[in-house]
Amino acid sequence: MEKDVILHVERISKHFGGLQIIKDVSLSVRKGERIGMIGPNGAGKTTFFHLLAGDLLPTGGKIYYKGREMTNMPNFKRAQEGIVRTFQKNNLLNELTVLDNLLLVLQRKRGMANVWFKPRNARRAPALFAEAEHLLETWGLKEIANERVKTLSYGEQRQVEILLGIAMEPDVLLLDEPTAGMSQAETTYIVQLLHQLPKDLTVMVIEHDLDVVFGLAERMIVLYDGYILIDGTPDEVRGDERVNEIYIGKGKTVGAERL
Ligand SMILES: Nc1ncnc2c1ncn2[C@@H]1O[C@H](COP(=O)(O)OP(=O)(O)OP(=O)(O)O)[C@@H](O)[C@H]1O
Repeated sequence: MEKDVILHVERISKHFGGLQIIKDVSLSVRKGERIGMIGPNGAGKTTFFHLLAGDLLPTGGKIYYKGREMTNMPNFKRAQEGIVRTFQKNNLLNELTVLDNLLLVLQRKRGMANVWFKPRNARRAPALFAEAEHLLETWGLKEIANERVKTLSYGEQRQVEILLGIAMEPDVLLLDEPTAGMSQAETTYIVQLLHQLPKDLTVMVIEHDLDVVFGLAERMIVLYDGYILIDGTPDEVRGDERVNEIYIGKGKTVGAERL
């Protein structure tokens, strides 16, 4: 395995009953890479992220992280080790404020797991609050810090969810359709946010908005029917006849529209 490879997937497969959804996928990801994953609905993209994050275990194959096998490591352990994902749907505590959601993540990161369900108060944990405020300021969400999550717009909730992912200080961040259901302004915010992420953070993003994903990724993977159709530069993917067939076959053009 090459030295700067952070994640290595070897002939991984996933069956649901008799259906093979992921078919012998192999992949090496280098530290700091920005990878876009596209493909038609049902191609297996989210399932593939479930396998990387440990939310599902593969039927066959192996996954290595930082040179160590972690094929069967549970999801919470992978998150602790630095593989963090966001979901297509919000995964926040809706009754709590943005600040409290963030405090809980920071508590967990610092190993304060015994009180994970109850945010600490500022007097007892000033360093925790300082970190939360710094994050909210840096990522432009200070104004909504004291709003309950359930009162936020869908787009704002997705922004908060990404902030919580960043707060975990991951080494690998898996983003599943970060701009889905967002307004143009919210999409622009997310794109700016993703451009500001630390350069050594490895980011994989599933995204149906091709303008967004081609703008972010330096490497593109097209998943089709459970296997990798092409893994190359954005230009290679744009120019690939098979990819264009899949997209044009649906009346769309690669690089210009949503899938
Ligand atoms: N738990 C499950 N049991 C059975 N089939 C499943 C399960 N999870 C996913 N599938 C099937 O696996 C296929 C791939 O689903 P997946 O969500 O990974 O695709 P996707 O590429 O992310 O699609 P989309 O772009 O629509 O989100 C689909 O046909 C889906 O119905």
